[in-house]
Amino acid sequence: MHLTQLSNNHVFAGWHQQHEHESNVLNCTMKFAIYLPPKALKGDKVPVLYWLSGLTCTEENFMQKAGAFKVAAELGIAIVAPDTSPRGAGVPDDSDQAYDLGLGAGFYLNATQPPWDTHYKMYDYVVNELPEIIENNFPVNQQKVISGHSMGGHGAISIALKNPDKYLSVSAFSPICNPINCPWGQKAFTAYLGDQQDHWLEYDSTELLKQSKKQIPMLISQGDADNFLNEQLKPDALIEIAKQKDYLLDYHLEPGYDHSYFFISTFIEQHLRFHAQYLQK
Ligand SMILES: N[C@@H](CCC(=O)N[C@@H](CS)C(=O)NCC(=O)O)C(=O)O
Repeated sequence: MHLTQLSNNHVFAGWHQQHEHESNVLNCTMKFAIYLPPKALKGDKVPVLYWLSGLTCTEENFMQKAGAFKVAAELGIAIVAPDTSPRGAGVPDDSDQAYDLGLGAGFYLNATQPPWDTHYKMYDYVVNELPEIIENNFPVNQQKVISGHSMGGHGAISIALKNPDKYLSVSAFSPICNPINCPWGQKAFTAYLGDQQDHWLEYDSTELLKQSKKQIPMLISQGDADNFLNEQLKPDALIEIAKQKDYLLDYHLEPGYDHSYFFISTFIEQHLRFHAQYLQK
C-alpha cells in the first residue's frame, strides 16, 4: 500500500499530516489526516483515536476546527480522521447533489444498492482497511478508541457496538442516535441499503445497543441549542435502552451549545481525557 504525503505541519511538538492512497475497499483514491503526538516521534508506539466527521465534511474539518492537538500531545494519542465518503472520478453522487446523500455523506455503512454498492463501503474502510494502513505506516500500537460528530457520531457508536473487542471506548458529539427513525437516516439507508427496513437495523445505534452483550464505555455530549436535536439526532431512545441495560453511557446535555465545531472544540479535551482512562500507557 503506497501512501502519498500531501502536507506536514508541526503543531504542539507533534505533526499534522494529510496522506492519499488507493483504497481497495472503496475503489477510489482516498485522503486521511493524522496527528502524531510528540511521544510517537521518540520511538514509542501510541494508541489511536479514530475521528469520524459529519455531513459535508472531509478529513480537514476536525483537524482545523476541533482544537484537539494540545491535549492529544499531552496524552500521547494519535488521531486519524478519514474523509466522510468515497470521492473522485467515477464515484457516484446524489443526482440532486444534496448534502445528506452521496459525496460527504457515506454514513459509515456498506451500501448494497446500485449505484452506491461499488464504492460506498465506509464501514469496511473505517473498521478494516484504514487501521491496517495506519498500523503498517505509522508508530502506533493496536489500542483503538473511536469518536465522531453527528453522522460520524452515528458511525462511531454503531461501529463500536458492532466491534466491542476492537475499540476500548467510544464517544460522540451530537450523534444521530436512531437513524432508522429520522429523515437523514431514512433517506440514506433507503438509498444505500434498500427499502427493506430489517436490513437497516444493523447500522442503527439504538437497535445495536438493544442487542449488545459486551459493555464498552461510552460518552455522549449534546448541545441543547442544537437545531438538529429533535428532528434528526433523537438521543432519547438510546438513553432509555442504556438505562434499562445499566449500560456504561455517560450522557451530557450541555446548555446553550449548538451543532457546530464551536461546541466540539469546547468539550474535545473532556472526550480525549475520557478515552485516555481506557488506554494503557
Ligand atoms: N448546515 C449544514 C448541515 C450539515 C452540517 O451541519 N454538517 C456538520 C456535520 S453534520 C459539519 O460538521 N459541518 C462542517 C463544519 O462545520 O466544518 C449544511 O447545510 O451543510
